[in-house]
Amino acid sequence: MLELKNLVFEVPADDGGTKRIIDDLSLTIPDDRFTVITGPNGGGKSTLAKLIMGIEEPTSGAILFDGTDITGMAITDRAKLGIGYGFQQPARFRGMKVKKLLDIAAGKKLPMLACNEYLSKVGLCSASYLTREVDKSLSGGEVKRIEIATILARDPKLAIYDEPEAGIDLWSFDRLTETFRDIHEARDGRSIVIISHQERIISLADEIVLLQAGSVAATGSPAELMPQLGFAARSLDDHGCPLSVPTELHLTEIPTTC
Ligand SMILES: Nc1ncnc2c1ncn2[C@@H]1O[C@H](COP(=O)(O)OP(=O)(O)OP(=O)(O)O)[C@@H](O)[C@H]1O
Repeated sequence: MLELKNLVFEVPADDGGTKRIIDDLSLTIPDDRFTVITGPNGGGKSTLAKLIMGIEEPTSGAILFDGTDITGMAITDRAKLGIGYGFQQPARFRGMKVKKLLDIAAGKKLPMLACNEYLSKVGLCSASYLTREVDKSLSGGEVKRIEIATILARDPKLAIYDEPEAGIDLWSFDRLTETFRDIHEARDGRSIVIISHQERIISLADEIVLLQAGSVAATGSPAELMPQLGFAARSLDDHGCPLSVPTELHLTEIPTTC
């Protein structure tokens, strides 16, 4: 179980003061729970994920994982405890082959069959990618899907995915949604937190958390919250400029079939 207690994260502001990004946020994510965090751009979703992973340090408040206070713990130690994080914009590793990256994530040399399975879960063909380097030659959507495959291979107790849909084509997104649905249905005690703006991912949630201006504005099941989400998004606009419905997927890649 993950417990966030009165989390505050502030950064220096241009006027010499501070800007509060996460504002006294408390949230509990029980085991075996599929949580989707959604909300407007700049609401603090990625920052919250970085605080949980230890990439950023809270100004105040506490983070507990399975009862252990991990607030001051290093990223690697949090990873050892079983927290995995997929970045909104994943890193590339020049010189590192996809197969090696999957092995490192799993903590062992994976059989080819397992590699095929992890890559197929993100809509990639093993034969075309296992020997590729995770460098600039891969497209943004490919790197994103490879990173998701590494988290699947690591199989952490708590997996956090930051906008897994970003830059991913419609066909691969279908496969990814199926994968998340399978994880959801497996019900093996693991928790998954997905930061997403996509209706199809949001609809899979046990609980939706609407994050707005660094605070939890609402929580609820898809049935409770989804009808309000459009309304909630529009009410956030403070410039009198109506927010459009979130854009559908960007077709940045051709379909990948194997
Ligand atoms: N280190 C920092 N210094 C200054 N501002 C920051 C810093 N980190 C985050 N912010 C600001 O905090 C706000 C929240 O950023 P964050 O990336 O968490 O939003 P988000 O909800 O993930 O947005 P999106 O939906 O666009 O990904 C933004 O206005 C961002 O510019």
